[in-house]
Amino acid sequence: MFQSRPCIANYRGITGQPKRGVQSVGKSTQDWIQRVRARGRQLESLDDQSFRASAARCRDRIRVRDDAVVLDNTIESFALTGEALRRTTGMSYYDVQLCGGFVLAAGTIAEIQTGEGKTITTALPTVLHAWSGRGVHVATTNDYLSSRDHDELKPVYDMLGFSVGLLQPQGPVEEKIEAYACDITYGPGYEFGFDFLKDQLAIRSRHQTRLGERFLRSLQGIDSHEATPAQRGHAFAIIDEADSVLIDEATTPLILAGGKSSAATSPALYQFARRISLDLSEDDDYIIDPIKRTIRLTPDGWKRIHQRFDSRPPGQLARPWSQLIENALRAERILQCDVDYVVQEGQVMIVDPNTGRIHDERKWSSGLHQAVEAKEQVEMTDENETHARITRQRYIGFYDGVAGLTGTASDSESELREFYRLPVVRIETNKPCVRQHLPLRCFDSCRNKFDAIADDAAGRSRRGQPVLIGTGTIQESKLLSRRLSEQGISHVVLNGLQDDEEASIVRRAGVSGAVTVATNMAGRGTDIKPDAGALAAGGLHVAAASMHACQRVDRQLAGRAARQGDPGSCQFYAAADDELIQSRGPDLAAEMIASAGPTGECRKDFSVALRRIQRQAEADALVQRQRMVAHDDWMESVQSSLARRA
Ligand SMILES: Nc1ncnc2c1ncn2[C@@H]1O[C@H](COP(=O)(O)OP(=O)(O)OP(=O)(O)O)[C@@H](O)[C@H]1O
Repeated sequence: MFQSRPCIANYRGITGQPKRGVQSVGKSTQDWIQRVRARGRQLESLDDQSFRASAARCRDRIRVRDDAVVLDNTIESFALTGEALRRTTGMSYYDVQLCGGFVLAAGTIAEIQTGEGKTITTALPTVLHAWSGRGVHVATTNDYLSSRDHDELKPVYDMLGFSVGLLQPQGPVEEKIEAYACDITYGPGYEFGFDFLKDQLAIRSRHQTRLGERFLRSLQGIDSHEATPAQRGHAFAIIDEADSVLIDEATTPLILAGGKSSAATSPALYQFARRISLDLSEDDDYIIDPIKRTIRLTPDGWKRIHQRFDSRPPGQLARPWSQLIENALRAERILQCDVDYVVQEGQVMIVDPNTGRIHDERKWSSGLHQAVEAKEQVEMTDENETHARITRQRYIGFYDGVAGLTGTASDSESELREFYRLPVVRIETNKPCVRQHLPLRCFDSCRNKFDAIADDAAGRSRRGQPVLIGTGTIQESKLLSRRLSEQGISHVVLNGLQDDEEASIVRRAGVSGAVTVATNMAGRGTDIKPDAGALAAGGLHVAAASMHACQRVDRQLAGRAARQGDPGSCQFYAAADDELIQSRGPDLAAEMIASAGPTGECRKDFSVALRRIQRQAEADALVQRQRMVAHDDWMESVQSSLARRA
């Protein structure tokens, strides 16, 4: 798709051109590692002042815009980064981390298993590309991780003489400009995209302001940042949790909206639509597609809603009446509180299904958000006007170089190659992973499943083993928490609703005997360190309360246990009334009910059937992304042909 991006992945045989299949790093890297280590030993003997002077010399050599020169200084740069890491944190890079750094520097996706130390590995390519002075963007999947990684690595960058910025989501433009002016900028992936859109609007508004007016305003010092783009270019991006940022989040475009839309309708009309929708009946008047999560009116339903509308229209229509009704039905019948959204302080806030995070800045479009507000009887907000939109796939294409890391890339190898021209390279683990995967347990109902999870957690906790119970939704986390409380099991909940700080909950989750119930907020990127008592009791145990529609998300959750060669275990649970099974595998649900026993022991083919369901869901999501990208390409070509004609 992005033929224009120069591919620097062909560096010294470490990686090849983006070819099919997952590559592995071979023995050819050993020589490099020895050279980095030898240079590192020389640097180790320097005092801080001489060490900083070596870093400054490296900067002077590389401060050019030529990829070849940047890459020719890899050994020096990696040795400097390794030494800065040792001096500031006491850690030394493992050989496999240096390998990971090499393939990342060359512009690939490195598949580095969970818990292998991706955070510090990111510093290697970041520093190498930051020497050029063109700015490196380090993106991750949420603001907790970007702030954590920024704080952890800032001393390393400081020692090497780099400035580092952190993007505060929705922060003021002055702060954004400052953060982007730094050599290295950390932030959530979506924030970089939104800032790009805001910059485009700023540039557009500058073109629309007359030159004389602009000059006068600048003389008066008014709104000096009003039309100043925050980003200063797109030289190199390093994306942590790359499959989350580039695939899961990339199913919908980034949309910048604000102001009142011309299609906004009076609040009374949303309420009226809701009342009518409550009188309609499924199958006769509307049909629900549980897989696509859509609603379609039948001809009878269509007739009925128009009869009702003719009788008493409470306001002027700015969008089709049927759409208002479909939105009301979707809000009522499909979107669930504590699953798809939460209501906090009188506001409807969307929950990200992949990360479990609550986003107060996001809104559903085309009147759906208002339909949910009408359902929840909260104050109605205005529908917003769309100002700008971009797909992640297109935004990433603006970077001259891109690299990414994740523990779960190989499943998405073809998509990463097709949409982003990024090959996947698998890096070995430092120590063998000894995670124990316990057999799937299946139940006839969620109620029995929750009881079994609570019993198991209680037993493990008593033996001193910490347990992380991963839930698919906030609702599930609340139900499990209630069940644990009923059994007198002390536990902590992490689902975005609690007041406790996320970082401190994660810190306590590895204490011997601790029980933590968490949504996907803790399922990716979090580093739960088991203490000595916990390790002696078998390390962290992960109980996955239900399976996600995407297997990568499940693998990430399991990856919270048994990191860095530590002991640990995981077990998945399923129930016939789990939403994924209900919507996509009714036959499997029936078999589960028929064969479920009290211990949850189940037939081996149930795991295979569940994996098949996940594969179907993943294929559907891929089709959605392919359609979105094709539509985006089409819009782009229409716009450029209109621009050519104008
Ligand atoms: N070279 C090293 N020496 C000592 N400890 C290390 C080293 N590399 C990583 N670690 C430790 O390993 C733990 C896991 O690191 P980190 O969270 O970066 O892993 P990760 O690969 O990002 O995991 P995930 O895929 O779950 O995000 C951290 O506690 C980190 O301090």
